[in-house]
Parts: sequence; structure tokens; C-alpha cells
Amino acid sequence: MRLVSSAVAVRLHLSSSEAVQQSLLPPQNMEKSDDRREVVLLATGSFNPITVMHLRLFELARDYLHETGKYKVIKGIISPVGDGYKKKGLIEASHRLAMANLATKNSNWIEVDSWECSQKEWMETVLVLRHHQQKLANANTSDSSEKVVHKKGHKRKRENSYQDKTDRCLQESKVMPQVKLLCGADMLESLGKPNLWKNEDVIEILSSFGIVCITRLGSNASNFIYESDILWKYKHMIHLVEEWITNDISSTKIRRALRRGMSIRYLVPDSVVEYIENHELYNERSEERNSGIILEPLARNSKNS
Ligand SMILES: Nc1ncnc2c1ncn2[C@@H]1O[C@H](COP(=O)(O)OP(=O)(O)OP(=O)(O)O)[C@@H](O)[C@H]1O
Ligand SMILES: NC(=O)c1ccc[n+]([C@@H]2O[C@H](COP(=O)(O)O)[C@@H](O)[C@H]2O)c1
Ligand SMILES: [Zn+2]
Repeated sequence: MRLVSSAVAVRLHLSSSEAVQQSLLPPQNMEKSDDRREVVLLATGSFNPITVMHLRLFELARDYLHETGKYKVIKGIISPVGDGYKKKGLIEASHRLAMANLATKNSNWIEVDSWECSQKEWMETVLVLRHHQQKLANANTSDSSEKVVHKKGHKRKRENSYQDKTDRCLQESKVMPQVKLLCGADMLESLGKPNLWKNEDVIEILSSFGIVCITRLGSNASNFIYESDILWKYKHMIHLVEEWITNDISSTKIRRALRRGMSIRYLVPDSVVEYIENHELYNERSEERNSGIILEPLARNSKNS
């Protein structure tokens, strides 16, 4: 349930006499005021295949944001990249999507979204963030336009008066959840690779959304922020989360183990192990997919530069 400030809730839903009654009710009957900003965490990546560390990123980020007292994480979204990304060894999105769905089956807040990987071509991460932010905005607007007021025992649609619009804006600015990019420190560092990311995209990701970054062995996120002028400027939009229980699980290592016929049990969820076995995924042949092909963002950005 979405929590709105009680003042706004009172103005939106109640007549003045109801409002007076409501204000006299004991606190447990009133909608609790919660000033924390709602956040949706969006993780993009290959997920080739999904590992338990990908799931841990979400848990770590949520704990961290809740501990600040300023944010309330309402959803996590895993968005596997489309086949057009052309990364070496990237298997079909349909399999990566299916494995991610199996892996998140037991989570009541992390979901998998197929919008990005069902696009014909690879798309910049900023567009994926925009898409999910827009989806939330649409849901929010239709929610509020469907609200009804009770007057003389009748229900009617909210009027579209100036006051109504102002109320709605006030409510939306209060409750509109913010999509934030969730990533590991290696992905943060990739922002500095020539031709991989456009500067304007990095600026928009930082200024309009923000990043929650989990530390990773082999990467030094805080040093990278220090060395990058853009990241330094927007450092207030980057939440750096320390993973104390370090674990160097990566999809590359999972694929390597599989090629060598070694067990990957307990590194990925059991259902994913089973899916990989049943579909005979990941072997020397699949590792050669896209071999010799330039990664799409590199190809696209060097063409345009
Ligand atoms: N062990 C980890 N610690 C921190 N972040 C991680 C870890 N594993 C994956 N991530 C993050 O998860 C996101 C998706 O990563 P990706 O699908 O590339 O997995 P990966 O394990 O890094 O795979 P690969 O080895 O193929 O690059 C990225 O933001 C990446 O930084
Ligand atoms: N310019 C960009 O928007 C850009 C560049 C490189 C990678 N990415 C994204 O970052 C993620 C990286 O995933 P991998 O670490 O698995 O390669 C993917 O989701 C990819 O689409 C975005
Ligand atoms: Zn990676």
C-alpha cells in the first residue's frame, strides 16, 4: 500500500466533516505518515547466467537504503540486456530471462522485466531507466485520476479543477517513486571506458536517477569516483554500499566451470542449475557466440564520435 502524508490524504479523499472525524480517531486508524522517498532498484546486465550474487546486490542495496532512514525500497527489477548487445558468450535472451525468472521466484520484491531484451536492438541503459520511471509515472497518474470523492453519499470522479491538479502534483511529488540504477563496482568503473558510455547519458543517469553501487573484489569504486570529474560532481547521487561478506562469484566463472564439467551448485539457485542442465547451456560453442564482433555500445559510439 502506498503511504501518503496524512495531510494530503485528508485533502484528497475526505469531506471536511469526515476530516474532522478522522483527525479525532486514535493514531492506529490513521494512515501513517512516511516521509521516506520510495525507490525502485533497477539492475541491468547480461545475467549470463544469473548468480546468487546478483540477487544479493538487491538485498544489500535495500538494507543500506533503509538504514539511511530516507528511502523505502518498494521493488527491485532485473532487466537482462538484449541479444543485440553482442557480448562474447552471450546466450539467447529467452534463456537468460527464464533463468532470472526461476531465480527470483521466491522473492516477494524482486522481479524480472523483459521489456529491454525484447527490443529489436540494444538500447542505452538511460533509456531503460527512463522507461521504468515513465511506467511508474503512468501508474501514479492513473491511480490518482481514478480516485473518487464521496459527496452527499454519491461517488463521483475527481474534478479536473486547478485545485485538483495542484493537489495531484503535490501528492505526486510526495509519492512518485524514484528509479535508481543498481550495479557492481566494475560496472561503475565501466562508465569511464572510452566510447562505452556517452557523457550525456552518464550525466542523466546520475542527475535524474542516481546509482546504488555495491563494492566488488578487483574494483575500487571510491577511487574511481575521486578520479572522474563527472562522478565527483554528482557523488551525492551515488550510494556506495560496502559488501563485507566478499564473494567473487561471476557469471564468467560459472560459465567456465560449466565448460569444464565442474559443479556450480550453491553458486546459482538450484532451479537455475536444473535449467542449465536440461537445456544443455554453456559450452565451448556458446562461449564463441559473438566472437570477433564489436560490443554494440562501442560500435555505436565510435561510429558517432
Ligand atoms: N560479485 C559481484 N559483486 C558485485 N557486483 C556484482 C557481482 N556480480 C555481478 N555484479 C553486478 O551485477 C550486474 C550484472 O552483472 P553481469 O551480468 O555482468 O554479471 P557478472 O557476474 O559481472 O558477469 P560477467 O562475468 O559475465 O561479466 C553488474 O552491475 C555487476 O557489476
Ligand atoms: N552506453 C550505455 O548505456 C551502456 C554501455 C555499456 C553497457 N551498458 C549496459 O551495462 C550492462 C553491462 O552488462 P555486462 O557487465 O554484463 O556487460 C548492460 O545492461 C549494458 O546494456 C550500457
Ligand atoms: Zn559483468
